[in-house]
Amino acid sequence: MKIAIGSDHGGFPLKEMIKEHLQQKDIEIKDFGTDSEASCNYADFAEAVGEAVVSGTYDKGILICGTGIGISIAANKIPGIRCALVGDCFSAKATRQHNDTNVLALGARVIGSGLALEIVDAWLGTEFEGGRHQLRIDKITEIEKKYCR
Ligand SMILES: O=C(CO)[C@H](O)[C@H](O)COP(=O)(O)O
Repeated sequence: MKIAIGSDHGGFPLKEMIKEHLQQKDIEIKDFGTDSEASCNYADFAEAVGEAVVSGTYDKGILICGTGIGISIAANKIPGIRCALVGDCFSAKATRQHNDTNVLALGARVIGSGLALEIVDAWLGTEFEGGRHQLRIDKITEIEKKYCR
């Protein structure tokens, strides 16, 4: 599995922890920045990671900002990206099983690093269930086709 990761300054320390955590599991990870705690703009990293996932170059993406909100809003503007802001392990699993999310967003100023790593593991380790959930995702895709030009 190939993972694209990115954050703004608010998410930078947690991004570094997640990278180390996944590298220890021999998961291939590409860091799209940022590379310090200097102030920057979360939309730039949401776009870079979202593009890497929607193009098929990377299987999934992980995005982190202070709340996880801005970076998830920005990622979800890219057609084909289904990004969920997650703060608990139940939702991490459910959003893979039901929503087939391809990008996970985390709020580094909201949750602790221990929980964040558990959420990452739960999200990466859970498969999409298909069936009735695919029909619902198809409806999301129809909305994208209608409004994204
Ligand atoms: O959470 C965020 C967006 O949703 C950002 O990380 C946050 O807005 C950055 O704030 P500041 O520039 O004050 O560090």
